[in-house]
Amino acid sequence: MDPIHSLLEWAASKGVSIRGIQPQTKTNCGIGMTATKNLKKGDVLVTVPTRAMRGLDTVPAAIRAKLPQEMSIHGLLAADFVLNPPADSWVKVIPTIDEFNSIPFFWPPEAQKLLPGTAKRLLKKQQSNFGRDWEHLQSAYPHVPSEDYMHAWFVVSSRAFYQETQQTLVYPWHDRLALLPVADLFNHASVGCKVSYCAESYDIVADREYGKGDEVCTSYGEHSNDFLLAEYGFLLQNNANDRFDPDDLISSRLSLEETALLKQMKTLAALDQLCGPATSDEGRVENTPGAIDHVRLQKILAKFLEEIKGCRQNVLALDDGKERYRTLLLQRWDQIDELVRRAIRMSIPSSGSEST
Ligand SMILES: C[S@@+](CC[C@H](N)C(=O)[O-])C[C@H]1O[C@@H](n2cnc3c(N)ncnc32)[C@H](O)[C@@H]1O
Repeated sequence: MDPIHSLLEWAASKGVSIRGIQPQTKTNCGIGMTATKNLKKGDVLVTVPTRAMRGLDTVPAAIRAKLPQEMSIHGLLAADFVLNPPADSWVKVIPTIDEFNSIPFFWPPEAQKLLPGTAKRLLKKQQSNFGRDWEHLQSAYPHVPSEDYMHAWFVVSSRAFYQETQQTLVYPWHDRLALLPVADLFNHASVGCKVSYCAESYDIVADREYGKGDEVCTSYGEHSNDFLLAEYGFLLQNNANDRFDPDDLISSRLSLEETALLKQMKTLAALDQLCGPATSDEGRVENTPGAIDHVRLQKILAKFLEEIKGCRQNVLALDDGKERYRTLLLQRWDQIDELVRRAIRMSIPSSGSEST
């Protein structure tokens, strides 16, 4: 039996139901969900009963007892995944560690160095979180190979859902995680199906109409492409939530006066608005409080374009035959280039407006 059918059969035996969609292998994004008929807004596509999930409450007491109290849920679920693996039918559709190679954590340091600052900061946090969980795991279970734990840890970070129970509430919200079979096969789109949950089950509900054959996605959140890259290893082409942080571009080329101006503009939230998603509302600049020096702002943004050119050249100079992360880095810098150009266009005051 092929792995998808075997998963669905096993999941059905655990009470998971799936209606009007089917997991299917996609180009460049593993498995995703496809509509098998026309779907209406509000259709419940997948129901996963709580008893089919792997959360804090299903980690065996023996495993929890050996690990420190302060171990994250993320770390505990990964430990459970390695020490007490899910059914084969579920594991067989989960990517192997090699298939995580588009996630920057798995890139060589010379490629990681070329990430934009936001993605680099997220990576650092991930490295430190993983390091902390791995240290705990290793002390309690020295026989577990680091690669197995790393794989399990990234299975959790790339597939888990938010779970709120009495027990998870004492953990930070971003760590209230649980694994859900079948529901973890939805790919991400900026706007996607809704996830609703109660004590008994999780439902994935159609957010709009879909035609037969359409890919049906959920939204993992309003994430920028730096976040999607660092956390999941992909970039969206048209991401309504994409942004760039001016701090990501090395400000060493700016004079002290320009740096001060940039800080002032950020405080006024003017640059933040400029660097947000494109809109036709060019009047926004005039609506921001305080005085904006448009000419200076454009000069600074033009310097950013120079920085980006340099970053692209550094990526092109990477030469170890590994195309995947090179392509992702180039795509990301091109997207940031486009965001900066859009900011330049938007910073031009519309005619007739007061130049401040
Ligand atoms: C929750 S899983 C979704 C199912 C996954 N495609 C699979 O084969 O198991 C999340 C992973 O799917 C991939 N993914 C999700 N949405 C994507 C998208 N819009 N474009 C490319 N890859 C995507 C990424 O590899 C991400 O880490």
